[in-house]
Amino acid sequence: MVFDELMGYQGKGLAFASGDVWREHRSVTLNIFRKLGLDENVLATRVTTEVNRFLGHLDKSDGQPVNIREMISASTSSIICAILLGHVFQYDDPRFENIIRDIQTIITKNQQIVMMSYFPLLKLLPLDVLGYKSLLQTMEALYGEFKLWIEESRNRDPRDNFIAAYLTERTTRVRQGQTTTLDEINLLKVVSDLFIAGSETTSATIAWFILYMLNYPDVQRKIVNEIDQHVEKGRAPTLRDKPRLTYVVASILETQRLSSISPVSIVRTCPKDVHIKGFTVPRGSLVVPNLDSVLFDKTIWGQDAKLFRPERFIDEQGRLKVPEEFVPFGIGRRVCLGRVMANTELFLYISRMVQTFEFLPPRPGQPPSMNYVLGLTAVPEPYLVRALRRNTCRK
Ligand code: HEM
Repeated sequence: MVFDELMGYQGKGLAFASGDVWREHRSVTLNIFRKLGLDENVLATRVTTEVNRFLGHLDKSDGQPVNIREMISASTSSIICAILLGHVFQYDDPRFENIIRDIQTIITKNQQIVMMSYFPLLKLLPLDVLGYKSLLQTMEALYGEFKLWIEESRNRDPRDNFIAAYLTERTTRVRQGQTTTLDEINLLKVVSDLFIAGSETTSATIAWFILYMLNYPDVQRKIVNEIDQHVEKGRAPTLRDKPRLTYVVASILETQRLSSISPVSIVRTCPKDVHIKGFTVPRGSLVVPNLDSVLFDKTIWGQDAKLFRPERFIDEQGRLKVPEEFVPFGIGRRVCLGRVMANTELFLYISRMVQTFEFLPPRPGQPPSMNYVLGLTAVPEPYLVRALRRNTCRK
């Protein structure tokens, strides 16, 4: 696959690996996440701290139009940086700014990558018309940074960050004479997989959410009412409030469904002949999981499947109802490894953002368009928004 080739170290790491390398890395990564407390509480504390910092920056815009996507992206990337490296960057640290810029180039400016995945010969076109070579350079710059992270994490406490924990786990396995695929090339690729998958996906979803709020002000009002009803003034929503904030959660699910940020997921290879509904998918075929076809299917979601309507996730008794066809994270053994992290981030950012600010278009009654850039993910085109602090005494 071209994207894996572009990333270098083909078949290594996690998201694009298979067989023993994938199995060992999926299980080691999940174990390290658990040891670092990322299955819930520690993660929630980290995210809450970062959300506070982000809101402080947003507040500085003083109700003037801002490009919120860039701010969100810096904020969510900072969380995954802290997990991988154990270091919290300032948003305006030039080193951090370079990383964010490179990641965004890889994610958004490479719509051609999708095309090249299907027609690999396109990458041989002269004069780098599709930008393949310049993307390779961006990727090299990123790996340069990730290599520094590995150096910086050597000999650090394994409880401090992901990279240190991985290096310790590798040493243990080697010392015990175990056969292992853990090595520094795989580590480099895993860091890159987690960083790319873990920063832009969540931030793109939050950017979509704000865009929907500008286009559907009634929904924004209902969300605020629900938060005000269930969360006392002066207190930020926490994960414990989630079961009571049904409409907030339904709006997040509807954002994920309708924005479908990963419309064709990750292209996989069929490991053996598979017979399904009278068809044979031969071993070695490329399989493109078209998540859009499920998330927009009118027979599942109704005739208004293309409309933003959070109520579709709420049953007659007012309880949350999530059909099994809700698959933004994929399904099966390769289902998104970061979905707990993503769900935690989405709830804590979104509930706190709407509790603290009213989001308005730059000009009254003229919401930005819902156009998007389709690269590796579907990300809204840059848009401006005004964030007005709500007229309450909340912190
Ligand atoms: C809203 C946010 C997110 C969405 C919509 C999303 C979606 C996806 C999808 C569709 C896949 C492919 C599943 C498949 O191949 O069938 C995937 C894989 C993956 N995601 Fe996410 N993701 C999100 C957030 C995250 C986060 C926060 C992380 C990490 C910290 C992450 C890490 C990964 C990894 C490592 C894989 C590859 C798993 C494997 O191949 O075993 N994702 N994600």
